[in-house]
Amino acid sequence: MPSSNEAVSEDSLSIPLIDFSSFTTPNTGDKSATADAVLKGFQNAGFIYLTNFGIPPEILSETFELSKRFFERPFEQKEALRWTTPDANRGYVSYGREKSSQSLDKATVDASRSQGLDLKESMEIGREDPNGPFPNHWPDRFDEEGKVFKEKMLDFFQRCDDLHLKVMSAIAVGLGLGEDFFNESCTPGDNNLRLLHYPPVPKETFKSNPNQLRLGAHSDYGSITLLFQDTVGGLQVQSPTGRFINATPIPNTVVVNAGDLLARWANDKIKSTLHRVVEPDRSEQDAVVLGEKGDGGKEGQEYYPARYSIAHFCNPNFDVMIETLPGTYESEEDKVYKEAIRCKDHLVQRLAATY
Ligand SMILES: O=C(O)CCC(=O)C(=O)O
Ligand SMILES: [Fe+2]
Repeated sequence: MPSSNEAVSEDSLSIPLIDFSSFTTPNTGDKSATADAVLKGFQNAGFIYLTNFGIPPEILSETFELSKRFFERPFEQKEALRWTTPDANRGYVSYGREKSSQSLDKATVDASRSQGLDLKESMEIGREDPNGPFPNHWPDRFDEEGKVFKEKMLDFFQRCDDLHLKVMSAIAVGLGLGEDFFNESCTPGDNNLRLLHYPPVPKETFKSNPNQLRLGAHSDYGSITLLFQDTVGGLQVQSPTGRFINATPIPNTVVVNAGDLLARWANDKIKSTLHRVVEPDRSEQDAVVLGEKGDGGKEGQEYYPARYSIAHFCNPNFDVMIETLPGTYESEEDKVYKEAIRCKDHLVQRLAATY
């Protein structure tokens, strides 16, 4: 059973639940104690849950509602906004287009598609730069609601960017590097807001194919990911022994996990942990019978309910060279990665394999 300052505790996986107010509200709490807890969480589990993270609950519910309504748009509209290339990484991604994987080899990833496609659609929003080479694909051209979507998503994006800097600041304090250490490399930051919709799935789909997942096991690519989940459940995090453990939704928290680039930056002293999404845990949420509610399901068939989540993938600026952080090694021999890598080269390599 998790304790009051643990969100998850099972099979040697302990994910801390941390009150983040010392970083979000002036003159509240002890920053250095918070920073230690944040760093320890990333070093041990690669995942933490934060409360009091500075984004009001009404903003979050509004963003979830806009996301839901976006996915309800006709397919032709969504396709008109479609994702194009890993370089751009913006736009609508239809069912089955992305296959989450750890492999960097496109052929291996494509072969794994036959085991079951990811059961999700998503909308990717990048840093707003309308005159740059990769403008966002906004639905504002369709109607008034599309204009509101754009305005509110840009506001939410900014709030997430602010939280990114605060979490990086906590990591820096934890490592003894000073609060502002990451400010320059992570401002403005080439971050990516992803709205996710996992549609209702017949129970039978998971029963008849044990390899079927809502989202395949993967680690994230960048510095950190801010993950907001609804109450449905299904997110699982791999424990040190290799089992996937439920990362149960806790109201008014954000799940934050470290990505591969941060792990590399921190000389692998921080973990970028595998995670995936499956059907909701049966003990937490029974399957519901849909089909009678006019939602397009087959009459009388049992479905797991739809799930919505929002991920803000944070990165340093694309042109930052990632070199082992001071304080994570003593001599040159301790460096796991001898060569620096440009942030963008690392990210595009990962994206190119999975789409
Ligand atoms: O939907 C979720 O809870 C997880 C999403 C995720 O891990 C991802 O998009 O990288
Ligand atoms: Fe992820």
